[in-house]
Amino acid sequence: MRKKYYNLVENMKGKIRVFCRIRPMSRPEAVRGDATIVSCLDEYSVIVETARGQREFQFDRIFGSESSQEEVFEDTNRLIQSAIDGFNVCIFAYGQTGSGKTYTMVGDKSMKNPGIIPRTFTKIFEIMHENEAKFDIKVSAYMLELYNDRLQDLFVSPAEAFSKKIELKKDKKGLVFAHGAETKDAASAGELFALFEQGCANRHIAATKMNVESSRSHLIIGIMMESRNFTNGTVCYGKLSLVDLAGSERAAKTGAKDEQLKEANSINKSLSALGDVISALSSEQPHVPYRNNKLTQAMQDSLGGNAKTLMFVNISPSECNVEETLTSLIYATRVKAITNNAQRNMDSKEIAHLKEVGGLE
Ligand SMILES: Nc1ncnc2c1ncn2[C@@H]1O[C@H](COP(=O)(O)OP(=O)(O)OP(=O)(O)O)[C@@H](O)[C@H]1O
Repeated sequence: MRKKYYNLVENMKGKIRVFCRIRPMSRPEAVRGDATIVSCLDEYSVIVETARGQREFQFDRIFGSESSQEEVFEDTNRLIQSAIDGFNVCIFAYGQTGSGKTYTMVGDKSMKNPGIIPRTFTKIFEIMHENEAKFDIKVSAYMLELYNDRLQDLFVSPAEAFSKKIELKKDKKGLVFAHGAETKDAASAGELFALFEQGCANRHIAATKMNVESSRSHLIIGIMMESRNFTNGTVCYGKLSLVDLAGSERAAKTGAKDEQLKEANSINKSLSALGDVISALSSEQPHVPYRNNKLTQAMQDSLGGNAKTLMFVNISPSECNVEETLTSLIYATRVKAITNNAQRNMDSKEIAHLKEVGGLE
């Protein structure tokens, strides 16, 4: 009951929700005998033991190391209905390298434990089939990688992607689109998953060619959903952005040099630009510096204004990561303070018809 009303109130407030997920100890950490310094006090509070005593942080939900992918998705999947209903929805994962971002968003390597992205694909089409008597829903997607301040289209081969220039633009509704990148239609969850796998393979080839790890780049997937109501002719345009951010650790700790340093600087720049946008939104400043970085430009329609946003802050339980864990939790606390004003993107029957016949662009 308490949870139900909590969710209801949070939805009405429309603020950015932040979920914290603690991964289990890794084998090397366990073998080394690292102490566990992170614990959940309850569903909403996490405690970190530091050299200067305990620090407590509160989020919209805490998932402990034993939480399953099903449980995590259970609390996420209402947002997918919102995107179909015409809201802009963004789900993104933030945290240091190895903290479980990819596990949460994509799943494990063997895909025995799929994460939010593949589960979302299935859910979109489940909702579509449940409503096929009432709505006609069209799904299309783009998939981009942001590496060293350069956007790459993951739906084409790396060779082709390298010669293309992608620019982020906004359409009349304020929805971000990637000009110069492929947008592909998908008629089933299987088709969407095949596109995603192709994108991951292209990402892997590009990363191997350049001798970089794919976790040093940001992955951005945009899924557009257009749903037409058969009864009254209204059309809703929703967008779901799924973002797996690059690792947030600072360059100093990893001892980065040259190319790695450029990479780390670019990651730091984009994550701090994201922090600046978040800060401007949370203090309700009139100017929000979205244009300072390609990451914030890409996420512009998903942060603030007309959006429902869910951030995962992924953390390690081990004492050896205490500094990064604290930094991530402090960053996530800032995010929690933002209030969005989520509104549906909807056209009346008449406007939708005009657009269809080319009378409005
Ligand atoms: N909740 C979890 N349950 C089981 N294993 C997990 C969990 N979270 C992470 N792992 C495992 O921990 C390792 C690191 O996780 P993952 O690759 O997701 O981290 P990451 O934050 O995405 O790192 P990177 O920034 O390098 O991509 C992986 O082997 C992953 O399978």
